[in-house]
Amino acid sequence: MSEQRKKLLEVQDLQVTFGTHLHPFHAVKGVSFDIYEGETFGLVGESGSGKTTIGRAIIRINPVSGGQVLYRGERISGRISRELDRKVTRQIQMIFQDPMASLNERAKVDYIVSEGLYGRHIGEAERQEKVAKALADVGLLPEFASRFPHEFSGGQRQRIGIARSLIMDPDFIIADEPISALDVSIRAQVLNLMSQLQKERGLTYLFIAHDLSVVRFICDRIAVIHKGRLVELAESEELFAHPLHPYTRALLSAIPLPDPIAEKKKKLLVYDPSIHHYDQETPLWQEISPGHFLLASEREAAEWQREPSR
Ligand SMILES: Nc1ncnc2c1ncn2[C@@H]1O[C@H](COP(=O)(O)OP(=O)(O)OP(=O)(O)O)[C@@H](O)[C@H]1O
Repeated sequence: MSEQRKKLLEVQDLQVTFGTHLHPFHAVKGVSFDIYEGETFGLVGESGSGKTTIGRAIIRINPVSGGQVLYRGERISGRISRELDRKVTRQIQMIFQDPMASLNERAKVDYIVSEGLYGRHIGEAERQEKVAKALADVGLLPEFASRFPHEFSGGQRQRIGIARSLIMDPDFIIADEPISALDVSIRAQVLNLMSQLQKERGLTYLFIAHDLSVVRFICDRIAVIHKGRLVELAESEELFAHPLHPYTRALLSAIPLPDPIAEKKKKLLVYDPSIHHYDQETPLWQEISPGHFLLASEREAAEWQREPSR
């Protein structure tokens, strides 16, 4: 299905290293994936696995140490022209995890939402019109423009964060754990809003989450990140039906089940990271079934080949 669509983003062998030359910390170790126009692509892994670093590298906040990122076929990582930088800054927007922390407390909503427009030679009337439209698009009243962030609930603040992205008229939004800081009762509202905006505007999402249950129903495909590496990539249904990597299985086993009896019966799978020494063995990236990719050590890969139906 996805293969017929146009590639919007190509992440090729992406590496991000922090620290010093003598004490480097490899946060992202050769991650590759494509995102197609109009899809919602999930990036899942536990805290510290490197998801945010990947998102920030795509949006050019984190420098890339190796590999490259292409957007609509053009390289956007490393040094790029000012014109391309302007285009990317507008077309790729990011929504952040904590709406309490990501909005400037001292600025009015009006300023927060339209900050990205400054320097664009837009008249005051047009700017106000765009702010009102962006607020309406996320279900907020135009008069909210003159208020401060502390006057709003968490869900409303996240809507303000989304309005700040929408005002730039983006094609691609990186949503970094957009609902994890919100009350469970309002998470669905924000997810519904994001789905509705996607339909109306043909948006493409990179949706970052540590919780697989969140991404299950909104993502077309899901990539699982473990210790800076992409270990499994598949369509959502396929990943949930046939998780192959032990780390993916461990993540799935941590999903709370709605039925308390089933919860009790559930055998908790404990992931043993000691069996995955990617740095010592050559990891192999294999397509196990159409569109379902797995990173395995040589030892594991040999086992897959012996048991292809697994
Ligand atoms: N600017 C930085 N300097 C040094 N180390 C960093 C920097 N940014 C991230 N890291 C480290 O890189 C690793 C990956 O962090 P990252 O925030 O990408 O993880 P994550 O999977 O998004 O987790 P979380 O859900 O907690 O944000 C962590 O060990 C983190 O401490």
